[in-house]
Amino acid sequence: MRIEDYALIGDMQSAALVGRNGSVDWLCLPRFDSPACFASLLGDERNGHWWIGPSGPGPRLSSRRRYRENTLILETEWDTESGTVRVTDFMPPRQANPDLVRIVECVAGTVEMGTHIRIRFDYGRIVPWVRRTDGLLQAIGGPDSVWLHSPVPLQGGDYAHKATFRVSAGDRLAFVFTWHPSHSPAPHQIDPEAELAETEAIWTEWVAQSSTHTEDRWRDAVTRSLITLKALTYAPTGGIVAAPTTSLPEDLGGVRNWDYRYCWLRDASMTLDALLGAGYVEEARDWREWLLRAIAGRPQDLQIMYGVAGERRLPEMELPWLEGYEESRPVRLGNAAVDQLQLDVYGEVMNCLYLARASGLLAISRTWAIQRSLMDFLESHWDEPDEGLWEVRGPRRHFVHSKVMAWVATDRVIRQVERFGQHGPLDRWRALRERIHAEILEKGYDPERNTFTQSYGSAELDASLLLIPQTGFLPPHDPRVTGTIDAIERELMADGFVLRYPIAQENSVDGLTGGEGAFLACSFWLAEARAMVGRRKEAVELFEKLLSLRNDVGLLAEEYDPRYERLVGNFPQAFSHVPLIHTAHTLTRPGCTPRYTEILGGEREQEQDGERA
Ligand SMILES: OC[C@H]1O[C@H](O[C@H]2O[C@H](CO)[C@@H](O)[C@H](O)[C@H]2O)[C@H](O)[C@@H](O)[C@@H]1O
Repeated sequence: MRIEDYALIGDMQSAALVGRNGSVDWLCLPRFDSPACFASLLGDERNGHWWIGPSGPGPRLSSRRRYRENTLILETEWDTESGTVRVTDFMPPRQANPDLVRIVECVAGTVEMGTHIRIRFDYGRIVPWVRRTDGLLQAIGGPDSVWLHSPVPLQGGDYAHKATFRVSAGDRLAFVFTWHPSHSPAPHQIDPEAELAETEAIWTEWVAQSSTHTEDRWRDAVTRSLITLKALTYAPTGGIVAAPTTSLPEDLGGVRNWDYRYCWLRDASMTLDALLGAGYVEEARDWREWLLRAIAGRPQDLQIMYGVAGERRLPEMELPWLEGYEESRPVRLGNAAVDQLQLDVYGEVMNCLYLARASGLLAISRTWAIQRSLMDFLESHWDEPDEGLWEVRGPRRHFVHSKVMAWVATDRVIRQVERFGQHGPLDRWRALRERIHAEILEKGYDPERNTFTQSYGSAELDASLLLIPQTGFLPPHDPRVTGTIDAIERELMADGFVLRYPIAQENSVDGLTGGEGAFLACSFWLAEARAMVGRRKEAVELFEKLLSLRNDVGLLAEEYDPRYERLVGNFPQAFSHVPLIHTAHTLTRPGCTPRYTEILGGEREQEQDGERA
């Protein structure tokens, strides 16, 4: 299956990927970052999967699929010679144990169906003991246990279970797969039809709260992105994962395979910025609570990422028994970026907390105390080299984006004092803000080429510089900003997409072998930057080109590889859906998001370069 052949279902504690062939090929339980019990995504069927689909002659891939409107409930349909069948897949937002529900429904005629389930705990490695208890199939291995309620008799063999069955118009058969700790008594059995109704109500009510202002033609894309971001939140703690997968490659067959099932302060802050722009303040409150718990302690111990409950140790390791997605090895767990210094996260966190406050989230004194101690740390470390937002594995540098975000951090705490009367060393912070600003203009800007550069003194460009107009560091129309946009368009684009940074043969920046696709966020940033400097027509063109890369159910991976015309990288990726939402808002009515009203000076008139596209 290609990455774009998958759809996401989830319960805001974990998520599954369902292929267009009806196979669940990825599912980690009980949390996003738990070991997978279906891991064929990163290997093959021997590593665990659960297929349901027509078994007779005819297409293996579905004829069509969609999410039920404004929900995360997936409906996959096959037209066969004898009839049409639908499989409805969902994970009910959790009460006790995680459940995966699959309802087979014959829409017309008669269809021969099949199912094949191979449960493998610990990312495809543990073959469980399986037994039948009270009409259920129970699989046990180590700490994990799953119970499967099957409405049709399953036959065991070759350490898997299968069945064939026939459905006729009007038939509905529900399969329920429930995880629970292996030491606990049997889990409570849910009523799948009642859970379906309840799950639908939860999602549609959540979507109804949105105050997003988007042109009609982009509304579905924005709504699907919002639902996807919400699905990546971890409900018990308020943490937000960057993506629900590990090791989907940025370079097919290559080594750029990372585990994204963690909470990056950068990705999470940006996600909340997007949710706040659509009126979702509750998620910001939950995340603020998560943040306060996760980073509690000494400011110098702040990490750039944590586990979903705030875990600090995320050691990177490899899973050699998995051959990797299309042989992209190694498959990694954990992420060594956890130990990096990335100064931009201070800016992203302060920006997010400021916007949340300005959006009506009440102040709590603990937050301001933490912000002040983070500022103490930043004041004495902002001028150090770091690994930057791209988490390079080469030597540290003075990345310009990191410095701009240190300016943002300082600017936002100053605003919090000025606007909300919070106490802080205003004069000292104002002087710091000036100093950072002046240094960036002196060392991070090349007057001859009229562009900001990737790092102090380098000739290279970097797509993160496209974020400058969104920060308030300089007005969007400043010639140094427009010059940077022009330079990136000239020098950092391939096949119509923006690259993160140049990847040369002898790559000294990121310290990795191989190339990568186009990191999608960067092209959205260009679309938004164009919109902000009044180049609306070109902004819309690029935005719609990016929208066309979404798969049939509206999802984006981290990157797109124009060589193969395929999505690559972890999937679906918050970092791609966030700028999709921002760009749609900016192109529609920027004045309605806190980012504009609070930072960029209220309702802004967008200059038009001709007709509305
Ligand atoms: O490019 C090398 C790095 O790639 C990953 O980082 C990227 O994903 C992060 C999560 O979305 C994002 O915050 C970061 O900006 C991206 O560069 C990976 O996690 C790193 O370990 C790796 O060095």
